[in-house]
Amino acid sequence: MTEPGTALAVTGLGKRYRRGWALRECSFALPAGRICAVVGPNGAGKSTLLAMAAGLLAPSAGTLERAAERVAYVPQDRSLYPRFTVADVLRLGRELNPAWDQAKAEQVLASGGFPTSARIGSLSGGQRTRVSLALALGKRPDLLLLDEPMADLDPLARHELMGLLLAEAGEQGTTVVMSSHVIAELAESCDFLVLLSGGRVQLAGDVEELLALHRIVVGPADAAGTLADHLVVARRESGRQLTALLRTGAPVPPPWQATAPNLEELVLEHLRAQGAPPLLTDEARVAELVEVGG
Ligand SMILES: Nc1ncnc2c1ncn2[C@@H]1O[C@H](COP(=O)(O)OP(=O)(O)OP(=O)(O)O)[C@@H](O)[C@H]1O
Repeated sequence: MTEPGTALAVTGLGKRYRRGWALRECSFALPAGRICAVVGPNGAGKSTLLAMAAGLLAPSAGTLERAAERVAYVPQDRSLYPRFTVADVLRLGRELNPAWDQAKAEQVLASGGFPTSARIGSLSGGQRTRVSLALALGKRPDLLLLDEPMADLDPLARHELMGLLLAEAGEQGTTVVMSSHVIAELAESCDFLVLLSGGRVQLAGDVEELLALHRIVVGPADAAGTLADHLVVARRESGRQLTALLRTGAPVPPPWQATAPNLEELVLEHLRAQGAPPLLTDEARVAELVEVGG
């Protein structure tokens, strides 16, 4: 059982494929009702984590507990039967899900520009994504797992479907976990971040809290020694100028010009960094089990 208010509790989670570990010793908690971005480079283990959260892949180590009863999962390959028509997919959704919301599913499909008589195999990648999202939202899930949901959608469809998804999540209190490489897009929609790198959790927690724990500083490279009191996550020199991401809540005095990073800067610098210690905010830590003696 997860703690009350926790949607996902991941403890020491690992997944080993034949070639080695895809995920290793991952631990974090995701509070219910949050919109969580899962980011990381290719091969970091994002899809593996989502498939385990969906219950479709068994962990090789550790545990993943989820509170949700109704889970919807949109995998990266969308996994819809090509011979089915869109109407068949909706009918299956209705038959298999007691809480099925036909109006919601139809709303997602409405501006897709294809008839429900169309076969899945005849649809474009973006159109298939729309059908997958219609099926997922029609289930009225408590937990919605989306693997790169916007990757093959055109900009208008992204805007429309992301808006719909967020409105629905806000109304229903749905917890959403979505992987993506488009950080700028995630910044507008997500309030929780899990950054994976090399199969491990590098950052996890509330986005605003994580941003507030970091500073971007710009200054003369020959003053680098004065940054010694701070944890330097990543640094870049261009000519005589040094730009660095610091993990610090303390003010950084001149000659450094310090600003708060945005989500893209925070993620990019951590991906460049390789070797910064992992950081989890308090609410992203899995509650320790306290044994009551007796
Ligand atoms: N079915 C599988 N069999 C063997 N290895 C796998 C399998 N699925 C994933 N892997 C490996 O596990 C690692 C993590 O893959 P995963 O697909 O989870 O990464 P990802 O972060 O989603 O990547 P991307 O951003 O490219 O989608 C990779 O090294 C990949 O090669």
